[in-house]
Amino acid sequence: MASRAPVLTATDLTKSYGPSRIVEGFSLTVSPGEAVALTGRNGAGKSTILRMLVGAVRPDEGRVEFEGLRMSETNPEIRKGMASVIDDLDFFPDLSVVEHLDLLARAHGVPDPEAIVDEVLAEVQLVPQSGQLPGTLSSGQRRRLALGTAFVRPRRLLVLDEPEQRLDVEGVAWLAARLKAERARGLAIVLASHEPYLVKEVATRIVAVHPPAGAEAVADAVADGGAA
Ligand SMILES: Nc1ncnc2c1ncn2[C@@H]1O[C@H](COP(=O)(O)OP(=O)(O)OP(=O)(O)O)[C@@H](O)[C@H]1O
Repeated sequence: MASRAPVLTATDLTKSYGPSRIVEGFSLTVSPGEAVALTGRNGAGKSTILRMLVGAVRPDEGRVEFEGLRMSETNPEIRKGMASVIDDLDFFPDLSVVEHLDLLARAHGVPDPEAIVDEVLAEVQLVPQSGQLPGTLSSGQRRRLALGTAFVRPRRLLVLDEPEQRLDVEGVAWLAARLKAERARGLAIVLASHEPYLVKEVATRIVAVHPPAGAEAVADAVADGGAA
């Protein structure tokens, strides 16, 4: 039976950009088999929280741990266990779709990279485009490739920022089923989403993210050119 020790623990995260407090006192614990959906309006701070969770943005205060290790996106132990799709990936312009997936699988030491790459390629419906370069893909196909990179590598935690973006209806249904299956086999998932269907299908817990009290007043003062 899977261990129930938390995979991810965030404690009292706080982040400001200039005078604007974006996140204040955010805490979260995610265990294997849990899927936490962050919801909230545009600019509420969801992406900023996800970037702090994966170590891409350093919190001003607070702490993030992955399986008890202090979060660092360069720690090889953490990179082995955490897959994230936060922004559109910076694809290599001269590597094809299949070469991207193959590179990721091999870099992470997957035992049978060819088999997993073929499987994921079919699942994200990019078999006909497998030889194309990223610049020639449609925007939805680029999104599918970005998601595919997370599924060809080992993972115990998946962190996804609006993974539904630019997917068609069938793509969102596939994504919901895939994430449910990931959760069922013990993965921990944190996602930010504006897609109610995805949240309903996948999330075991919903966390509504709000900007800190007073944040909008500061933003207004800055927009007016005034000092708070
Ligand atoms: N690097 C940055 N510098 C300055 N401000 C930033 C930076 N990154 C984010 N912000 C601001 O922080 C706030 C929260 O942004 P964030 O991207 O976290 O929101 P979000 O909840 O993910 O929004 P959306 O639903 O639109 O994706 C916004 O007001 C944004 O302008």
